[in-house]
Amino acid sequence: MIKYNEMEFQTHLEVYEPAEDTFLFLDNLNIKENDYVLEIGPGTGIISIIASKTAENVVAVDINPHAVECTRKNAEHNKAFNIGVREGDLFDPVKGEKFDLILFNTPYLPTGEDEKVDDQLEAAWDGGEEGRETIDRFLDELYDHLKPHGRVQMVQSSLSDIPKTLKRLEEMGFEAAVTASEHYFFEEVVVITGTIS
Ligand SMILES: C[S@@+](CC[C@H](N)C(=O)[O-])C[C@H]1O[C@@H](n2cnc3c(N)ncnc32)[C@H](O)[C@@H]1O
Repeated sequence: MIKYNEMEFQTHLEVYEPAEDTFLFLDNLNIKENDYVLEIGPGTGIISIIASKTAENVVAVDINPHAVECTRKNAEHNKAFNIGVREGDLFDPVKGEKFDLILFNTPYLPTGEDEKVDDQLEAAWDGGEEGRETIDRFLDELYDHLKPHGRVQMVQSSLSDIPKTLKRLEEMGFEAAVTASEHYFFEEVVVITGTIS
């Protein structure tokens, strides 16, 4: 169990426990009152639940069934009744839907075949050989799930090529920038914010 802003969140051995990147993201969220928000990868649900206190509605999608369960329980415990939690890969469970804001603290660590572990928790950090496997699949589908002038906020690390993400967003028509960053041990972790211009 962890506490944040007088709220309590249950954790689970196979669900990403809120860490420095989570708190950097939480400190730099830009949620507006009427936003219809999608969070990919809620883990314990902490970001979706905090976002739901400002936003109109939140949909949270995780590929890890334990994270789905954890997010549901934590949403109920914190009386966040405007969150819908769905299980699946990236945008699969929200086909055809468009959002004002999409959030994702991505699995951004370069991970070789010999570093893989057989556990649901792996989806939290395993970014494939270059750390970009999920980031690039997310960017491929992002634009089609945003309303006009929609926004994205995502977290990644200097280990998984931040300039490439910015370039891809700009090529799609976003104004994008690093809006927060923090140095941890061997990497820079950043929040990237983009708006369709
Ligand atoms: C770094 S954790 C972030 C968890 C939480 N948002 C936080 O900040 O504490 C990444 C989350 O994304 C989920 N995830 C990874 N790949 C995914 C995918 N393809 N589709 C949906 N969720 C995914 C993981 O299961 C994990 O819960």
